[in-house]
Amino acid sequence: MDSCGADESTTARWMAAHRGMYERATRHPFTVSIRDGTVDLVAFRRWLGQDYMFVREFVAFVASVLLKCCKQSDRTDMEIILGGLASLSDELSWFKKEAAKWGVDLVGISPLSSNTEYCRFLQSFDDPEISYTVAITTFWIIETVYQDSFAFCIEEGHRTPLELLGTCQRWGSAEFKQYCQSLQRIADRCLANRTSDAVKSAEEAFLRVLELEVGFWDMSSSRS
Ligand SMILES: Cc1ncc(CN)c(N)n1
Repeated sequence: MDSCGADESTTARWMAAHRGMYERATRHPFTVSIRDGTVDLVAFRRWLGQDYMFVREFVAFVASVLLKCCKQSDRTDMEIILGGLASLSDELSWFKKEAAKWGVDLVGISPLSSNTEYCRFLQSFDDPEISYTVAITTFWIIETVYQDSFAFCIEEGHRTPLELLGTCQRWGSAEFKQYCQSLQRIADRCLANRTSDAVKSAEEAFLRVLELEVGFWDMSSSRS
């Protein structure tokens, strides 16, 4: 129970239980350096190119979540996930525009090892044995790490360079936050109906995403 007497959701419990790991992913030195204006632009360019490749793989991952959802035939979930998938088209165009602005060659780059590892994890969701609950939980936390990380870069007191504000607003906006909250509600609803083993698998996926996100930021800032 929380302080209002309502049951705390599963995802809220995990956030509290794994606070340290969550903060390592969402207050990483790379994004904190964006917020305090000391970001190394070589690292930013590396992140931009690598994330473009990640998002291309993420499209297939979201499509796999959508497929699992359709098999369960929940119309409202389907519309939210489909909206997310559709918005990735805009996101890819945005990456191309930014890459041109920052002089990043998207054709000539190859994925670095942390990116490859993360993409392999995303590809593993093609397996029909992986449940919709695990998939939607994974989708929610992937989006939430970006939402929280970039929202912090535009919160009061930030010194984010002007030319990076658009990037931070892309994931740090109130609209993106609402979208993440919709995904969280779906995940919590699914988790509420599952056996403890199924919930444990979803929690493992949640923790794996946090680990992979830290690896992705480390890679961007050349810490790995
Ligand atoms: C590595 C990573 N994680 C999450 C997101 C948000 N879709 C992203 N673009 N890149």
